[in-house]
Formats: sequence, C-alpha cells, structure tokens
Amino acid sequence: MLKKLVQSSFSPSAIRGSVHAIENIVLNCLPKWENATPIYTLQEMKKVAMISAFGDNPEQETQGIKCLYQKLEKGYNSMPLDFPGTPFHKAMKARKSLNERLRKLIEKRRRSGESGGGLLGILLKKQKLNEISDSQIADNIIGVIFAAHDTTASVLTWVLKYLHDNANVLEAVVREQDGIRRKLQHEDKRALTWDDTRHMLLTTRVIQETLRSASILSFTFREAVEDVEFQGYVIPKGWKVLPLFRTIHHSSDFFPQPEIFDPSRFEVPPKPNTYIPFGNGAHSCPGSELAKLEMLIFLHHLTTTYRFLRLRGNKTEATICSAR
Ligand code: HEM
Repeated sequence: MLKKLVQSSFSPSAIRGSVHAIENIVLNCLPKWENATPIYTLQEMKKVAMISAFGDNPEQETQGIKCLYQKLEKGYNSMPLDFPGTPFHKAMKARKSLNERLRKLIEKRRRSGESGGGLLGILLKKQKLNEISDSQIADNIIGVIFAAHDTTASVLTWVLKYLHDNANVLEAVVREQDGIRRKLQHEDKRALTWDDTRHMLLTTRVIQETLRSASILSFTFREAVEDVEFQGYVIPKGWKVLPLFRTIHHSSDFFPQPEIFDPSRFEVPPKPNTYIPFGNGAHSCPGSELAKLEMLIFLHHLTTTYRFLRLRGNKTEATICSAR
C-alpha cells in the first residue's frame, strides 16, 4: 500500500498542480546566483530538489529538517566508525534527530488539521484512516528525500555542463524557451503551466540525453528469490543481479557514437529496455516525472533570464551566472 501511495503522489496527474510551487522555488533561488561568484552548482541544485517531500512549505520545521538531512548526507557514505567526532557518528545522530523532528511536524500538522503539501500531506491524509503509523510516515519521507535530492541535483549539474560544452544545443534550447516566454508575455504575462512544459520538446531531449550520457545512477540490483535459469546460467537463490545502466546507455549497438552528446537521438524513441535511467519494473523510480518537471521549469528560467559560465576547479563544478 505504501508503495502505491508513493507512486500515486508523484504520478503526472498528482504533480500537474505543482508547477507553480516549483516555479516559486526556482524564482527564489536564481536571483541569488546573479553575480555571486562562484556558484557550487550541485549544492545549489539541491535547494531546487526538496519539494517532493513537503511541497513548497516555508515552515521553520521544514527548514530544520533540511539542515539535519544535510548533516546525515555528509556521513552516510563514510567509514562506519561509530564514535564521537566521526562523520558516521554525526550522521547517525542526525538520522535520530531527523526522525524526532519529523514526528513533531506530523504531530503539529495533525493537531492543526492541515495535512499540507508533498508526500507528507498525502501520507497524513491516509493516516486519518488509521492505515499507517507515524514511524512509517517518517521512514518514507526520509527515503524519498534521499532518493529525490542528490539525483535531481546531480542531473541538473550535468545538464549545465553539457549545455555549456555544446554551444549549438544551448542556443537551440534558448530559442525554444524564449518562444515559450514570449507566448506567456502575450497572454497577460501569465505563469508557466503544465501544458507549457509539454511543449519543451528540445529541452526534454536534452534532459533525456543527459540522463543517458551521465547515467548518474549507474546500476540497480535485484535479488533472486529462488534459483533462476537464464540463458544457460543458473542464478542461485539469494544472489544479487546488477543491471549496469551505464554500460547499456553507452553501448554503440543501441546509441551510435555514444560518447557524443546528441539530444536529437531521442527524436526517435529508444528500443525497449535500452534506455532505463529510472530503472524498470515494480521498483522503477516513482519520482521520474517530478524530477523531469523540476528540471524543465528550472531550465526555462535559467536560459531565458541568465547567461552562465562554467569554472573548472580541482574538485567541484562551479558556475558564474549573470543576467542576459
Ligand atoms: C533525475 C532524478 C532521478 C533519477 C535519475 C532517479 C533514478 C532512480 C533509479 C534508477 C531508481 C532504482 C530503480 C530500479 O531499481 O529499478 C530509483 C528509485 C527510486 N526513486 Fe528515483 N530517481 C530520480 C528522482 C527521484 C525523485 C524526484 C523521487 C521522489 C519524488 C524519487 C524517488 C524514488 C524512490 C522512492 C525509489 C525507490 C523505488 C522502489 O524501490 O520501489 N526519485 N530512482
């Protein structure tokens, strides 16, 4: 049931109404970039990518939760040495506090009778029917932040790099987005809508090609629940099988000249099971449409309003941004 709830909260029909909230986050974020040098792109993109869990919510608790998540993030990939001072220990502490904060937020929203936006709002509405516990809600929220945050931010960082390195593609994206902007201005300077994002065909292909080329999640895994025979091989029960997305996405059998960044290859849909940046089957990514929507809205405002320049540092990808 929880899986279905998560899926339904991020389905196209559920997120259609989020365009305005995402646009607000983007419009709040981008002006801060202007002439602020340098911008550490990945860190900034993470601010754009938090909407899925809570909706566009300025509550103080939500801000506190974001800070705690950042602490957790710093240590989750560290050596598991659990004593004071280690990144792992700090991450474990942050995970505990995160749970407590989320429970307080759940309690507060329950008392006020306002479920609020994002996945949290949907889970709280369901809780009114006594179908899920507070700890299930907290675990799912933390899981979704984890799944949504770095992934979307990292893809957006790669999009900027590819646009910067391929001036002709950037020019075409700017042309497409300027066209949409002119239309909005003609129509009483209205805000972006879901339908406008469906007309961002080239920008969508740029995102698709970035997902292929960068393959930021390079594999997933499945565990055999019983012995399986596949093409003469036996996969014993309990073994894990890892489909390597990056290898598939960089195979010249499916994507000619795979090393070239060429969004036009997506003018024709790829063959089934050759393009799986969001996985496949029962455990495929429920947030794929939301991630793409966030990226389209961000790219609309970035390309129609600003110019950006990539700085090559030792370790981090940074950008300078100025008004067009
Ligand atoms: C560009 C951004 C993203 C990429 C590339 C991405 C990719 C993936 C991939 C490859 C998987 C594993 C699929 C599999 O094993 O078959 C996955 C799972 C998942 N993703 Fe995403 N994801 C992104 C954004 C998001 C967002 C925005 C959300 C939430 C709104 C989200 C929520 C999840 C969840 C909950 C799972 C676990 C699904 C399950 O195990 O049943 N993801 N994602």
